[in-house]
Amino acid sequence: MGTLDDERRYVEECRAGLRRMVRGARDNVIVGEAVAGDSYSAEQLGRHLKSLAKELGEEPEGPPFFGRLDFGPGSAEHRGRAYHIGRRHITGELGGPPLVIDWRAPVSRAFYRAGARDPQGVAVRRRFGWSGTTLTSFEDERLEQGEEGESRILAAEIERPRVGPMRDIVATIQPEQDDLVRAELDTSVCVQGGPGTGKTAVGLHRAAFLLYAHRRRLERSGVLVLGPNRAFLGYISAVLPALGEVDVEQTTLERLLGAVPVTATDSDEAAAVKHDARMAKVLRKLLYGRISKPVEPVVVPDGSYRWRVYEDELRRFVDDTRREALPYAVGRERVRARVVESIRRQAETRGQTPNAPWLRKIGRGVTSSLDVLWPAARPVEVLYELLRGPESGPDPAAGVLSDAERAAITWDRPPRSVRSATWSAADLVLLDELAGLIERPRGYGHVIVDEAQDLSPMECRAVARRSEHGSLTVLGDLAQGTTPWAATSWRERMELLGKPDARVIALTTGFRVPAAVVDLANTLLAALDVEVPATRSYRADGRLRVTQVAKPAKGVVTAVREALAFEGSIGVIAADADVEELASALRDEGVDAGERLTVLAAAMAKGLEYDHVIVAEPAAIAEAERRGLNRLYVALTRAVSRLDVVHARPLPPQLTRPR
Ligand SMILES: Nc1ncnc2c1ncn2[C@@H]1O[C@H](COP(=O)(O)OP(=O)(O)OP(=O)(O)O)[C@@H](O)[C@H]1O
Repeated sequence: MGTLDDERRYVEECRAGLRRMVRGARDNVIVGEAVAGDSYSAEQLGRHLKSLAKELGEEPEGPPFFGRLDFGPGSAEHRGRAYHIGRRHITGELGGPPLVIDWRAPVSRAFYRAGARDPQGVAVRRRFGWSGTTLTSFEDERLEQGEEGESRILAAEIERPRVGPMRDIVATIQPEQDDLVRAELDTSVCVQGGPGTGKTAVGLHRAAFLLYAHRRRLERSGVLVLGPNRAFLGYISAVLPALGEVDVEQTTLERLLGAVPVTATDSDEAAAVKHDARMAKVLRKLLYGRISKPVEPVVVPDGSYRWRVYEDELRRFVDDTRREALPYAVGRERVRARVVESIRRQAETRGQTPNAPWLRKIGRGVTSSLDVLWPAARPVEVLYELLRGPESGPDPAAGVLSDAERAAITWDRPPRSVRSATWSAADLVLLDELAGLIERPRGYGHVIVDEAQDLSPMECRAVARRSEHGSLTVLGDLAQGTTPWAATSWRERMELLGKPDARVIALTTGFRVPAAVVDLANTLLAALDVEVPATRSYRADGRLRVTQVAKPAKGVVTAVREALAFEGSIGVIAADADVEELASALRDEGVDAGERLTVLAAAMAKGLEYDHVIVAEPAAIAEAERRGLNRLYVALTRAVSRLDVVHARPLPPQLTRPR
């Protein structure tokens, strides 16, 4: 087994191993550039080797491992062997066994899953404690002897004060989280997780796991992580690089769909209609309404001759193509191809032998007729037609939207042309729906959507288009839904997301919020009108304090001053309208907390966490919007160690102090 000194010597061996890997990778870059057969493969190889060298070179001097497994007689495969488990694989001396095994490798699984009841061949599981880059301690569990205990190292990691961006949790992934992280690539899952149960952490580790287990496939098709806003993306941005994964696209849906700049805003009514699933039907009718019944032959001049394809045949071509349900633009080309084919047959009957250039010329000659039969379409032009309101012909919204809904989405003062039109965030989603009808968008091998409860039905469709041939990890909490169209059932959302059969799994152990704080937040659940299991906190530490004051700003200043006595980050969360006043009160009082302190609107708090949270005037947060109580639930569950609720007005009646 090995003493602390033995393990420390092993740390040095690992560091030497890492240095060897960096040197090797750098040499390979130089050699690789010289040996590649042609410039294309030189570039490919060079890029691969360079990124490997860079990745290794940038490897933080952090702990090379966090755990160790010693297998006993119960393991047929690994009996008598010991493995150190770390964030990345470290190779040993030439021909020797690896020094450290990647946490994602199959053998590492036992580190997370083995227990006294099911030791999985593990005689001893060792967890290491680090202080910075120094190995300070370890704890052993003799699983085969039925010994499994509360781990101090694990508890310390979970209760550690938070500063800066999110960190990875590889050392302490819990069995029910590991299940989700290692779910097979073809499996789509939906995770209903209460606040702080590790949904986001699970999603990011799943991305890293899938890239390890299916690197080749996913390097081609890509992995996409969608988060709710920039602040959230900033918060999670360090996790995947720390796990050695830099090629994952992390963005917001708005940026992903960003076909046009968003410069307009919608009324609440208009936004609600535009995000409704029925819009898919309206847009389809609108787009396909452009196709017209052939009323004259297609005529293609060819020298002095004119080729003709008559209405009956054209009608058949259009009808057959529509039945094939191809993307609109592909359909247009299919009709063109059918017309050209008809002319080719006519030419052959006349004894000609059509060649490729001739066929291309005929194809071009068909364009003007095609522009009438099956006109080309750009999403902005099509949406412009809809929002301008019906000018002639049937309204595609008729029979789908009510008159009031139709009126809500029609521009009061239509812009003169498409070019002068301005677009709203909801329009982006509609433009994307149209773009998806016209041409299939780029798909991903795996898409991870965080805070998915807030997606509208139309946004779900946008995600579904991108994961049609891949799989999905959907993360969310129905109780934290704050958009007007937030989900109230996962089944319905998973259908809209194109994966109706995905398993819905609940995570209920909270790793962020201390029990006293969770208990307070849980009292709101009954008023939120969703069925979700209550969160149970893993943490018995932490502090909740509710203080009534005469003036909230003063109360907040006092609370911040007190919070500064502790270590860790401080977040003051208030109704959007109160943020400015609180920030200036803190400035005026000379409270200088530097980067430790953030004053933020409740609307921006989703997904974030601070060591010490001060929620100012809950009643104002609850009143500010339709789903204000859900917003308050989010605000109350951001605290890692301490929550101060500071109020002048009575607390919302739905929030009751637990006994
Ligand atoms: N197994 C674990 N070991 C250590 N820390 C963990 C573990 N699981 C989660 N955490 C920590 O708990 C905190 C909450 O995790 P995370 O943000 O992923 O939760 P969430 O379910 O997305 O929360 P919310 O819905 O409230 O945004 C993070 O600091 C995370 O690192």
